[in-house]
Amino acid sequence: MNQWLDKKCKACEGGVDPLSEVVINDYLSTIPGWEYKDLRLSRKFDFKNHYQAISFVNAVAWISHSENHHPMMEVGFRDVTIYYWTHAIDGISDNDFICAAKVNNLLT
Ligand SMILES: C[C@H](O)[C@H](O)[C@H]1CNC2=NC(N)=NC(=O)C2=N1
Repeated sequence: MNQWLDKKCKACEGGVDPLSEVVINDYLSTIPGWEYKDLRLSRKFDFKNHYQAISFVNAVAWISHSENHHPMMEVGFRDVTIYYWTHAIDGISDNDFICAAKVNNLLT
């Protein structure tokens, strides 16, 4: 069982340190397909058609609603790129890994 899937995001009002790059890079193996670039966790997802891409966006929106933690999403013709970072600390927190793992879990 992935270490993040049974966790819930914690409300983040700032005042905590972002994860260090060492920890982020260590944790990356727990969210296959994701990368850490430009201070964001990101992954591009490709689909058969636009309808499937939008359905995926809606599934991610449900995770955002459930966790009160929101990504930026770029939607193309048949692809969606998701970016997570914790706005309140302008960096990466466990919340970002929890949501990235739950997004990956949509595809299993
Ligand atoms: C109080 C609650 O934690 C904030 O409103 C949430 C909402 N969604 C959020 N999403 C992201 N990505 N970062 C945040 O800091 C954040 N804060």
